Amino acid sequence: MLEIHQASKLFNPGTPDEKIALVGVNLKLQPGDFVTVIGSNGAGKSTLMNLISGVLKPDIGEVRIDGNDISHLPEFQRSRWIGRVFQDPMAGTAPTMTIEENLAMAYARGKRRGFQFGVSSRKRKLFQEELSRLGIGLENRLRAKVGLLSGGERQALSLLMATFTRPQILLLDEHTAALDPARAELITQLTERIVREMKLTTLMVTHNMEQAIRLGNRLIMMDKGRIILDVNEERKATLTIEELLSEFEQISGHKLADDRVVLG
Ligand SMILES: Nc1ncnc2c1ncn2[C@@H]1O[C@H](COP(=O)(O)OP(=O)(O)OP(=O)(O)O)[C@@H](O)[C@H]1O
Repeated sequence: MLEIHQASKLFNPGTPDEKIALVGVNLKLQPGDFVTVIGSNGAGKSTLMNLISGVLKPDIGEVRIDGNDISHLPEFQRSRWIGRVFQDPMAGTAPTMTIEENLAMAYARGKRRGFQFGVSSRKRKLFQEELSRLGIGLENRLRAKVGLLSGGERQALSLLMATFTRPQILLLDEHTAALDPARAELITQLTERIVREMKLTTLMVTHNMEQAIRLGNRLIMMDKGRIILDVNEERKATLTIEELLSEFEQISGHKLADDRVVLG
């Protein structure tokens, strides 16, 4: 499955703006792992996601999927294995295209050349079935422009699009953070269900400590470019937010400085 081996990333090296983003990070995910990722501001969480998805390349180190080194493959070539949902509901979908056109695009991802982008009636039926599983009525709005959907609806669609082709890895980048609490909870529930039903290997960055503990089977904590704590399922089952924060403080030597932290 996913393996990150000794990955380091420095921005603006040798300049006054030099920033250490990742330092010798090692991470190995087992198939079906659902790992939540927390950390202080600038800890390297987004950089880690960007390294996996191919937005960034490590200075040194490797990213492997199923044993293959993909560190130097561009983002578009990794998209057949990797699905990603961003914080911004605008980021994952094309607003001027309809729901079915967006789904056709997601469906075509990773398919062989010559695949038709068009929406046949067979595909439309498939899209309707998939959309109805979200339970928010989008199956009746296939020809609506995505730009007209609410933030929550767009995130639900982004989630469906990111998981349509059963990616090897699903990256969730604070994907509920921009939503109001009710919509965030809906997307969280959909996420849990999709990840469980499809047995997706998932990495989810969150600022919500309660969510970080409740979701998934493993939790990692980052600080200053390093993974400083890796909590397994057994420990996570009884972990409290207070214990998590105090553990952070003990290991890092400072309080969790996360200006967007939500305690739950
Ligand atoms: N494109 C970039 N150019 C320069 N520095 C960058 C860039 N991207 C990230 N950094 C720096 O690298 C470090 C890690 O940033 P990163 O965004 O990965 O952290 P993060 O854990 O996602 O933080 P946050 O929770 O605040 O979003 C920070 O010091 C950040 O300022």
